[in-house]
Amino acid sequence: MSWEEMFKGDFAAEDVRAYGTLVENLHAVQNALAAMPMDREAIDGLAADLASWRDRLEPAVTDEQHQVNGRVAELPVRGHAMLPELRVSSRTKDRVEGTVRFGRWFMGGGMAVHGGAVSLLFDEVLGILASLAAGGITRTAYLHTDYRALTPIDTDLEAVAWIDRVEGRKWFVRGEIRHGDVVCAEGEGLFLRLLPEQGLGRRTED
Ligand SMILES: CCCCCCCC(=O)SCCNC(=O)CCNC(=O)[C@H](O)C(C)(C)COP(=O)(O)OP(=O)(O)OC[C@H]1O[C@@H](n2cnc3c(N)ncnc32)[C@H](O)[C@@H]1OP(=O)(O)O
Repeated sequence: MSWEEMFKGDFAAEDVRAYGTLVENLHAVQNALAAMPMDREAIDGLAADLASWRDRLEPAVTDEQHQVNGRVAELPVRGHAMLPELRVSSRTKDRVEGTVRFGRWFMGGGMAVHGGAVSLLFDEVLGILASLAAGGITRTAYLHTDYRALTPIDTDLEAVAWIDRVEGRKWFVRGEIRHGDVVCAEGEGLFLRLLPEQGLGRRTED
């Protein structure tokens, strides 16, 4: 199964672009919000604006097969608004490489990325490779992260993933997040190629 077959939501190109702009603006808002000082007037105004967003969005909620978020193969991280924007520069069945810049939204402290967000990025980049290598959707069985140095926000980082070994349906994948010559974190994960009855949108107990 190709990447496009796995994730293509079959949206018109101009709608894809528009959704990309929406996610971009959302991320900018998140970063600015995470960096705002205590300003009661701004807080009250923003809270009212966000309440109107809720009123607009909640009546239109749809099911997983029809949502846009995470289903736009043409956008970075499939347009998944929860994820840091990993820009994949090279994608083969053996190796995935890309750059990522975590904004202030992802800061844990000390102007460094929250450890959970580092693992989140590993789940994505290792998962991309596992799915490409397995030729179908995979699911994370475990994910191990070693934090070697603080991962800085607001700067371009390199993310790489490669296949360690394969045993039947089990894909053992490794990766690194680097800032220049510094290895900030190492990741290792086991991804299981899903059986037909475990397909997208199905829980294991279904
Ligand atoms: C492109 C998109 C990238 C996005 C990537 C993001 C991916 C995700 O985040 S997925 C969400 C997070 N993951 C989950 O919620 C998974 C929850 N768990 C499950 O669904 C199941 O336990 C699942 C699918 C992992 C394995 O279940 P199942 O397919 O029934 O496999 P099962 O028969 O138990 O085990 C198969 C083999 O894997 C091994 N295995 C399974 N889980 C583990 C584990 N945690 N550790 C070590 N080995 C394991 C088993 O020992 C067995 O090995 P062997 O064949 O050698 O005896």
